[in-house]
Amino acid sequence: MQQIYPAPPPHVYRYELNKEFHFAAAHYIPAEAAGSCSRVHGHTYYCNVTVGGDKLDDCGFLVNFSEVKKLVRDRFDHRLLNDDERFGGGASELDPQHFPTTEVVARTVWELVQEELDRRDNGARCLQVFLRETPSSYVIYRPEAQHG
Ligand SMILES: Nc1nc2c(c(=O)[nH]1)N=C([C@H](O)[C@H](O)COP(=O)(O)OP(=O)(O)OP(=O)(O)O)CN2
Ligand SMILES: [Zn+2]
Repeated sequence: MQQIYPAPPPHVYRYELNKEFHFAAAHYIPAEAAGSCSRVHGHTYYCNVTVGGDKLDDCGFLVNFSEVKKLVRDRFDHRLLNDDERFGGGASELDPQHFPTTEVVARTVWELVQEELDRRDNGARCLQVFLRETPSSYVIYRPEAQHG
């Protein structure tokens, strides 16, 4: 799916990279109030990850596009998201902050990408994750501004 994504908040990084990819996954929301979403069902998620930075690596990359994609797809594609430890690993007593809703999946993609960027030394930062769950529903996750 090709689409125009909302811009991240204004920033002063010289480079801004965007990587789009998709993955197919099943999930359920373990709350009665979620109605039919509490039953196992699947989506093709469309994701756009935005990374900013000033310093390129030895390949001339801010971060390799394909590594961003692999990081998320290899973990979630053709899986039941609820089985992933980030979403409680199938535990029965769960905190809604870890239910695999679009909001939480978007935040989790941000966490995975930022953790990988933090292992590198060029100071790149994940500025935004756009995650489309259905043709009519998507979430944008943006980290809090860094101070100091
Ligand atoms: N804030 C959220 N609301 C809902 C979520 C969610 O993750 N965050 N998830 C669901 C369901 O899991 C469902 O997959 C998506 O719901 P919805 O957009 O209602 O799906 P439809 O395709 O049926 O939408 P229509 O536009 O009404 O056809 C529900 N809510
Ligand atoms: Zn769903």
